[in-house]
Order: sequence, then C-alpha cells, then structure tokens
Amino acid sequence: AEELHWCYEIQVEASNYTCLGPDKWGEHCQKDFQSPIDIITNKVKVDKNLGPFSFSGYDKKLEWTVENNGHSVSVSPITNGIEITIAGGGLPAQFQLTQFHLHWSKTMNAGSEHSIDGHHFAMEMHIVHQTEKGTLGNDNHAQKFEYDTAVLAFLVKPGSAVNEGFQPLVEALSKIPRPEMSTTIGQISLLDFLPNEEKLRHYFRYLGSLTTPSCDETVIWTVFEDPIELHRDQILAFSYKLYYDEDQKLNMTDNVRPVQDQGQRTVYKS
Ligand SMILES: Nc1nc(-c2ccc(Cl)c(S(N)(=O)=O)c2)cs1
Ligand SMILES: [Zn+2]
Repeated sequence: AEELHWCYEIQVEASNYTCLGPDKWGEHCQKDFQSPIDIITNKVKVDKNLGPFSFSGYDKKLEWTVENNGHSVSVSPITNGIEITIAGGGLPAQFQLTQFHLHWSKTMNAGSEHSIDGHHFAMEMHIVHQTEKGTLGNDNHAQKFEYDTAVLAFLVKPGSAVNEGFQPLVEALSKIPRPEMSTTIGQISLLDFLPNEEKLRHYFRYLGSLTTPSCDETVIWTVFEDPIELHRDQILAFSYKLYYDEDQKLNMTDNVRPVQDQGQRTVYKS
C-alpha cells in the first residue's frame, strides 16, 4: 500500500480505494504533535509575549500564480526578488511567504480544519511562511529551533456581502478545474485577502504540523480569532469549479483533515 497516494476521505471511496485516506497517511502523520486541533477557548492560556505581527510586503500589488495542485488551490507570488515576510507575533525569527491555499466544504460548518469549541467554519485559509532552519543569535548562546514553518490560519464564514478582495481568485477558479492546471491573477496584494489590520491582534498560537503528508511537526500555528467573511456563492465556487481528478468527476471539496489529539500541548492566545 506504500505506493498509494494520499487523499481525503471523500476521495477514498470515489477512487475505488486506490488512495490512502487520513487514517492511513504515512510518514509523520501518525505522531503526537499533529494539526489541526479543536481549540477549546476556556483552556487556552494568555501569553503576553504574543504581540502584534509586522507584515512586510503584504501591501505590495503583485502577480500571483494560482494552481490546482490536486488537493487545494495554491497561490504563490511571482515576486522577482521582492520578499514578503512576517515577524513579531511571538515568532522566533522572520519568515518568508511561500504560498497560501485553502480548505473548504459545500457545508458551511464543515470546511475548516481547525475548530473553535467544536465549531467548524466554511473554509480555512493558510498563509505558509518558511525560515531557514537553524539557530538564533551567535553560536555561543545559539538557540536552536526546529520550527521552520509559520502558518497564519484564517477561518472563513458566509456573509451577506461579496468579498471584493477575493473576486480575482474566485474568478480564476473556472480556469483551473483539473489538477496541475494554473493561471495568474494580479495586481493584487495579500492585504486584499485579509481582514483589516486591527482585527489581526487576536489570535491563538500552538505548535503542530503540516495538515497534509508528510505532516512534518515543524509548524508554528497562528489561528486568528476573527473570521473572514465571503459571500456564500464565493465559498461554493471552490467546490463547484475545482475537481480532484482529470475526468472532472469528483468536485474538489471537503479537503479537510480531521482534528488531531492536542495531547499535552498548550494553546496560547494573544
Ligand atoms: N501538496 C500540498 N501541500 C500543502 C501544504 C504545504 C505546506 C503546508 Cl504548511 C500546508 S498546511 N495545510 O499545513 O498549511 C499544506 C497543501 S497541498
Ligand atoms: Zn492548509
């Protein structure tokens, strides 16, 4: 079964069991510090070191590549040299943006990977940043750290208004129905996709993993408390315009890993 590719539960049966669902994912996926988790708000601990983030390049209007990668829609900056970075927010270093992508469902309370007090949202957007693994400070008091990935997670709920910032991405979806298809969108900034900055002060923080194989336990997770609002039709477009398969038989939807045990981990809040 090793040569079988990983997939989400909704694909297992549809693919005639020729792919490995979440309970069978290999590599690090069966270990104890996995993501996503259910965030139980009355158990979180306030950490006063969790200050505001500093975003650099988030306001830059850029071209972006939008790709159907068979598991999600992945949006990467065409930067020609411009670095988009985050720092602060209790992070141990500065991290560079690599891509953002989303998870979603047709069911408005089943499309997020993290849940808050057992409640799932319609979608979840992950903005993925990397830093070179290594040490902080000079080597006599080097602080080694293994967490080389920082993901900013935004929950999405259906609202009454169209979210104009998302329209270019929503309209691009019909151009990339099948895996490996890509297109470009642009002159857009990351800020166009985010709630306005004063809403970015309230967040949860915990240490976990990639929510897709190889599930490396190298991720510093930030889950913002305030959801993004998209119109219901914008949310549904992801499930209706995108497919998991070449034959366009299986809508790309429910690309959501089930929540994992929190174990002895503490969730902090800003
Ligand atoms: N092939 C694919 N890779 C991903 C991916 C890559 C890096 C990361 Cl950090 C994540 S996640 N969901 O943990 O944010 C997902 C999605 S689909
Ligand atoms: Zn993700």
